[in-house]
Order: sequence, then structure tokens, then C-alpha cells
Amino acid sequence: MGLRFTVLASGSTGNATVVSSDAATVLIDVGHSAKKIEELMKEREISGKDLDAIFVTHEHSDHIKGLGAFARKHQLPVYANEKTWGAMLKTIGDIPDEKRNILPTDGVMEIADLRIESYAISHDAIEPVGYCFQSNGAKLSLATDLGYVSDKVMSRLQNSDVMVLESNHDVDMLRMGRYPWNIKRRILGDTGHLSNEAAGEALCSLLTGRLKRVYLAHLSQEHNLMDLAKLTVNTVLENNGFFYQRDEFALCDTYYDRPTPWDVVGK
Ligand SMILES: O=c1ccn([C@@H]2O[C@H](COP(=O)(O)O)[C@@H](O)[C@H]2O)c(=O)[nH]1
Repeated sequence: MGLRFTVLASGSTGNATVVSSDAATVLIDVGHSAKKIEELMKEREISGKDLDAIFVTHEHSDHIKGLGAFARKHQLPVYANEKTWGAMLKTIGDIPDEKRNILPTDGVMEIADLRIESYAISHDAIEPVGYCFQSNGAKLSLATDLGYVSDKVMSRLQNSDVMVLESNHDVDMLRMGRYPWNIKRRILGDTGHLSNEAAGEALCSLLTGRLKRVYLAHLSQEHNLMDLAKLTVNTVLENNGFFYQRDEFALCDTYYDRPTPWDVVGK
């Protein structure tokens, strides 16, 4: 096997993803209570005992809500960059020194046969990152909570087999929606969240023959619908000359309240 993964939950109410290689299993973000994360994992027939480590993208509560309790309960090592550690320590409570690991913002590390690459993203957290995972020739990339896809990010995402890509909002729905103007401005800004259109535009530069599936993620419950996100992304792709068959490439759903099915990436 290359990799397998499940997005346990995705959206501003809580985020968590499990990624496994043959010899390692990691959890990325713990954005629900520890109890809820256990329940979501149980739905995919895994538990905290199956994990080797936790990786953190950034310190916003929808990414670290249950981190401290979950890491302590399962005595798991936690990886985050130095600034993120500084920003989240008060919230997550005590993590023993031997379980605290500082990961470079743009770095690579390995756990058994799982290669984990972190890369800087543009979001209004102290030093947020995305992650790419590789094992046995398979590559999975996670890119959510980013205001825009920089050239640097684009280069990290190239050659992915599968991606989890933010498609947070429909711009018109957000503009007409009930959020206060300062929050709308934040979401639409360079350190906010990717719109459906922006996700489609990013995919125009990423859709090589290798990319087989993109999970649209971190959808707003207020300003988006999965069908609308897919329609918009597809329209952008088609307007840019990208037409594909279902067996060549697919846009897939994530959910704020339930896990995606396990997806196997690569052989
Ligand atoms: O009252 C609010 C609602 C949301 N936010 C933040 O906005 C973005 C997008 O939220 P969605 O739920 O995806 O629409 C997210 O970062 C929320 O935390 C907010 O600050 N205040």
C-alpha cells in the first residue's frame, strides 16, 4: 500500500484527518473534543492506540480543541512549529517535554515509512502550515485554511495523487450573508480562506495526469453547499480547457460531522 486516509471532520466547527502508511499512522489536527475525535475514529474502526503521532497545522480552536486531552490520554508525541507551540500552549495545557516536538515550518521528517513535509501557508494564525505525505511512491497533500495559493505552496502541491483542498465559500453567498463585514473581509483576504473559484483556479495548475481525486474541504455551512462547490470548481476547470472523465479524476466530499470513507492512495 502507499497511503490511506480519512478526513474525520472538516469545517470551522472542527478539523481532523488520519493518514496511514504501511508502518505509521498519524493524526493531523484535533479540532473537536477528545471524546468526539474518539467517536469519529471509531466510525472508521481505529482508536488513539493506533496512532504514532499528532501533527498540528495551526493554533485556531477548530484545529486544536481536543489536542491536549487527546495527546495526554494516548501519550502521543505532538509535532508543531515553534511559533505554533508558543501560541497554543496555554490553550492545550501541559504536554510533557519528551512528547513535544518542534517541526520546521518548511521541513521534512520521517516516521517509519511515512515522509511528512510541512509547508508555510497564508492564514491569520501565527505560523500556519499545510502538510504533504508520501510513502511507497504515493503522495497526499492537505491544503486548507489558506487565503491564497502562493507559487511556493503550488510547488509543494505538485505531483500529488490525491489532495484535500479548501473550498470554503461561494463569494456571492458570503458577500450577501449575515457575517459582520470585518469577518467577511477577513475570510476574503489573503490570510483568510479559499473560495470555490480560487480552489478551481489552483486546480488548473495542479491537474496533471497524476492527480486522481480532490476532496473539497473546510466548506462553510453558512456560505457554501457541496454541490455548488463542485459545480464552481468544474466550471473554472472547463473554462480553462480541462475536461475529464469520471474514471480519470473526481471531486470528492468531506463533511463537518462525519468521516469520509477510507481512501487508498497509490498501490
Ligand atoms: O461569526 C463568525 C463566523 C465565522 N468565523 C470564521 O470565519 C471563517 C469561515 O467560517 P465558516 O464557518 O466556514 O463560514 C472561519 O475561520 C471561522 O472561524 C468567525 O470568525 N466568526
